[in-house]
Amino acid sequence: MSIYRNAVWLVKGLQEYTKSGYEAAAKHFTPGDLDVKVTGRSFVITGANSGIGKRAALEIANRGGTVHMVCRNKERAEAAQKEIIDQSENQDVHVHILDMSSPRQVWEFAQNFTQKNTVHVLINNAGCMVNQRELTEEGLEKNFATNTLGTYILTTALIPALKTVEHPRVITVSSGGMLVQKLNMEDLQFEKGAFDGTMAYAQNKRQQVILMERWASQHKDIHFSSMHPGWADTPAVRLSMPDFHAKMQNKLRTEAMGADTVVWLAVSTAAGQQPSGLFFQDRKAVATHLPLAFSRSSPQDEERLQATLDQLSAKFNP
Ligand SMILES: NC(=O)c1ccc[n+]([C@@H]2O[C@H](COP(=O)([O-])OP(=O)(O)OC[C@H]3O[C@@H](n4cnc5c(N)ncnc54)[C@H](O)[C@@H]3O)[C@@H](O)[C@H]2O)c1
Repeated sequence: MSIYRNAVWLVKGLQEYTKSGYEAAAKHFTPGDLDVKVTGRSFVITGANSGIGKRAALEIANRGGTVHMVCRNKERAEAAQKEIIDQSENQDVHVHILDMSSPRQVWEFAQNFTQKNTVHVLINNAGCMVNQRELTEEGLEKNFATNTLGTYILTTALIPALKTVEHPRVITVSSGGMLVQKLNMEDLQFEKGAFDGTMAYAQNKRQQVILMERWASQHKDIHFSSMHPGWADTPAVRLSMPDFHAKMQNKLRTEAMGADTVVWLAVSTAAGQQPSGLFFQDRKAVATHLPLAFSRSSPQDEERLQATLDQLSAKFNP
């Protein structure tokens, strides 16, 4: 962790990631980018029962898209599904139950899903910041299992299906927090030293951005993007970062503001015309490194990340 990186990031965040940062950026949005109908297109959204994912699901349902909500908890998912159907008057909203931290379940879900359904757009939104080092049933560190390995397996498993449709897209909700981290291939599951959940999360989010860049260069027929939603007032922020939430409460974005760029990347023509593999904030491609932060990783390490995830995920492929 670098004190310089954290300080520069905080100053940037206070200017750009807040509600006022969104309002300033929104003055430059192209009106009409989101005036589209996406009837006939199918959107898989993980973590769609809450916060940014739920708002994105509603916006997509409002525009006529078929929404597949991929959620861990059946009751919460069905309650959110009902709300989305009631508000959008779009019946084409479906619930699938999946714990993204279980690699075995993620493989099985993808296999079953593609047998019965089509996917045009995958939105990797589910994410967590677990502040104590916790292991999943399969013995994996929880943040890594959910944010990195879960995203890796779901995307890998859906790529063949995405390649069969027109204009496929993959969007990963990463975080500006990743700017404080350089890829660390030596300790993917945070076994060394004192555990810091915020830094584990930021490392996972860095890995997501690198994966999207790599996939973009490997699969030219799919449009990949990662993005930062800004600092939005959601259950995740309230639960995992209570001090930050208390201090920033009046400055945080609404869930709709946090979801805006997710929706723009998922439905707009303008987003599809951007190069694949970029990192977005407020509908604009932005740098993936802070100035002078020395957070760039070597191509060898990035290749190793993908190869390591490939090997690890294969162990759980039934
Ligand atoms: N809110 C912010 O300020 C902010 C900032 C940067 C990035 N993000 C990212 O935005 C995304 C959405 O988060 P949010 O802020 O809307 O919070 P949220 O808590 O409202 O939503 C997170 C969703 O992920 C789901 N999820 C977590 N672990 C899961 C698992 N193992 N299996 C299935 N689903 C799981 C949760 O159930 C929930 O639906 C996350 O990836 C988060 O890291 C949020």
